[in-house]
Amino acid sequence: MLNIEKLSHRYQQKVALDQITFHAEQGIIGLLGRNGAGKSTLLRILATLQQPSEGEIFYHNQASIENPKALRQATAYLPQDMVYPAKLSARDYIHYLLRLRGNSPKAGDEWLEKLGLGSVAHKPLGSYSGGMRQRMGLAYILACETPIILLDEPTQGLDPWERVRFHEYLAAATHDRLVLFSTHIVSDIEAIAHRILIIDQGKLVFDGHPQTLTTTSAEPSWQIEANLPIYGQGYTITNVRREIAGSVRMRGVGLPIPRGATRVATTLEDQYLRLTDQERIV
Ligand SMILES: Nc1ncnc2c1ncn2[C@@H]1O[C@H](COP(=O)(O)OP(=O)(O)OP(=O)(O)O)[C@@H](O)[C@H]1O
Repeated sequence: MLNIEKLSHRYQQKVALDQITFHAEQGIIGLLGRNGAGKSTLLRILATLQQPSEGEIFYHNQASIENPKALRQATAYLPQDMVYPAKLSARDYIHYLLRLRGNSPKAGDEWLEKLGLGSVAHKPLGSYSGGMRQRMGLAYILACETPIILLDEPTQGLDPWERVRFHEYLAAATHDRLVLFSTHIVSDIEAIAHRILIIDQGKLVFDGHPQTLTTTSAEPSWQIEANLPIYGQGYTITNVRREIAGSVRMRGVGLPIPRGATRVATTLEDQYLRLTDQERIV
C-alpha cells in the first residue's frame, strides 16, 4: 500500500530524517524513538502536511509528494498537539471535524458510542480527562474511515489504565487498516504493534517484529549489584534500582558481561535503549 523511499528532511542545518525507506501494508506499526528522533516529522510528511527535502512516497504505486490528493484522502492523522476546544461537546466537535473533511457526521456518533463515550458525548470537552480526550480523538480518526491512520504519541500523558484502554480500542478497531503510531514508550509497542520501526537521529535503525529484536540480539542483558556506576565502559545501563537493604542493582546490556554480573533474559526495552544509546562509548 505505502512505499517510502529514501525520505530525508532538513530544517536549516538540522537533519531530521535521513534516507528512510520502508514498505507498509495493513497492520499496526509502532514508530519508536527518543525525543527529537524525527517521528513527528515523518508522520507529518506521510500526512501530506509537509514536503520532505528528498525522497518519495508511493501510495498504491502513485508518487504522492507532488500529487498528494489520493494519499491525503486515504489518511487520517491525529497530531501530538490536537486542539480540544473546552466549550464544545465531543459530539459537536467530531461533527465539525468530519464535515470539514467532507465525511458523514453519523460515523462520529457511532464511534463515540463504540469507544464508550456515548453517554458523555453531549458534555463539554473541558470536562473530559486526558484519556477521554484521546479516545475522542481516536473516535474521530476511526470515523474518517480511511485505510491509513497516523497517530502522533497518542498515549502521551495517559495514566496506565487509560493507556491499556486506548490500546484495546485501537487494536480492536483497526485490524483491516494500516496504523502507524509514534511513541517513546516501549510497552505501547509490546501491547499492540505487529512491527516496530526504531528511528534514531533521523535514521531507521531497526525494522521488524518486536520479538526479533530480543531473539536475534548479539548482546546479552545482565544485572549486577554495584554501588559504583559502570557507565562509560561500552555498556548501556537500562535500569537502576535501590534495594531495601540499601544496595543498588543495575541492569545493563553489552559485552563482555561484567565480572560479578548475572545474565538475565533480555527485553525489548533493553535492546531499544542499547540501539539508541547516544552516550555509549564503543
Ligand atoms: N520546525 C522546525 N524547525 C527546526 N527544527 C525542527 C522543527 N521541527 C522539528 N525540528 C527538529 O528536528 C528534529 C526531529 O524533530 P521531530 O519533532 O520530528 O522529532 P520527534 O521524534 O517527533 O520528537 P518528540 O518525541 O520530541 O516529538 C529535532 O531535532 C527537532 O528539534
